Amino acid sequence: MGSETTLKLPCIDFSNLDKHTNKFEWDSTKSQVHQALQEFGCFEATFRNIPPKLQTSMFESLQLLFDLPLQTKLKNRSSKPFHGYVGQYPMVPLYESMGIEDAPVPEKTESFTKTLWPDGNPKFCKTIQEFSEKLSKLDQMVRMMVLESLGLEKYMDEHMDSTNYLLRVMKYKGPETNESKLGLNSHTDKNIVTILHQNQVNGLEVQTKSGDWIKIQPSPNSFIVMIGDSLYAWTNGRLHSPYHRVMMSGEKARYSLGLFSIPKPGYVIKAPTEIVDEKYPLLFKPFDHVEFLQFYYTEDGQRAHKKEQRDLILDKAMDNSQLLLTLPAPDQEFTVIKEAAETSTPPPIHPTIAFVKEALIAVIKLDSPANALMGREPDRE
Ligand SMILES: O=C(O)CCC(=O)C(=O)O
Ligand SMILES: [Fe+2]
Repeated sequence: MGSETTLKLPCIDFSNLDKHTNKFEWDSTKSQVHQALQEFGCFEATFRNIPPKLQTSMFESLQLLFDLPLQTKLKNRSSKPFHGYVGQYPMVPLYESMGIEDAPVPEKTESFTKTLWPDGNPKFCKTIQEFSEKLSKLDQMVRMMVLESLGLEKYMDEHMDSTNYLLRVMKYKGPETNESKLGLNSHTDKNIVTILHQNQVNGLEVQTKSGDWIKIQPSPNSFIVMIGDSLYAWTNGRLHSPYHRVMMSGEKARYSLGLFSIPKPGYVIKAPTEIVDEKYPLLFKPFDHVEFLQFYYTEDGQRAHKKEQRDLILDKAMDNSQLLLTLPAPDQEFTVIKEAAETSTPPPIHPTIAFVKEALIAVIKLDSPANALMGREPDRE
């Protein structure tokens, strides 16, 4: 486990795909998507709906953005964890990121732009908005295909309405050595679907279920589509949400962006009854994603995360019994979480919203699986 291989992610073509005009092609793409997401939780999508000129403007805009003085970048704030400016972390010194909430909505991009450029920057604003809006179509197609593949069409409107978009833009400095340096720690995303895109500097790595790391080498037209933990939970574990990280070498800076579809506050993530049965018992208790994130970034959440990882290892070594992870819903589990928190030291705060899966808080063995969130495969880091 943990070796690096020449494995490749499946590559799926979304160019000119239209459900209504070419049903055959839609269905065939849908089945490739479903298979890739079950096996890898991730695939490379060729998506030509974003003209090359817009792509070039996007990366110019990112450079402009990250070249702003730190004082200006710090104006990118949000009440939600890791939706604003993140950087200057000793643990991941190469990494810096900013967040634009609801980037496909023109008023939101305008207000983001105004915060950083009070006199306006129409070109930047238009680029970010248009790019996000066009890319959101890929997110929507993938999610439609997922629901259709699982026979959950009746939830389509509810599911599509249950999320907002966050555009996160990232810069990774080149470490100026040929040695591989950590750009972003290994993590799973916590949202529904993530779509990643980069300039021509590679660095993203995705872990397979068997623990091998795939080095992603996307073509300029491709986008990496990835499942987050909320969709993993909503599909009752039918789709995989993969660990991934960024490793950097050389001199060149890597610019990347991620369009994250994120459950709205107040929306309860609960696997539909159609995909819960004796063979597939409920894996996760219904939860509110935002409350979950907010708990995770408290001191208790961070401590419990650490404790959970230790217990996973310990538990695996001791016996092979099923691991059950709990969400901070019922009081009983909060007690466990609190106990866990009191007995461990806090890990450093991590600069991404991505670490919440590990925070599925405390590892405990419960008698009734129906009463708990069943844990991820314990051999994953
Ligand atoms: O920069 C990348 O390609 C990956 C970023 C990422 O995984 C994240 O922001 O969650
Ligand atoms: Fe991620």
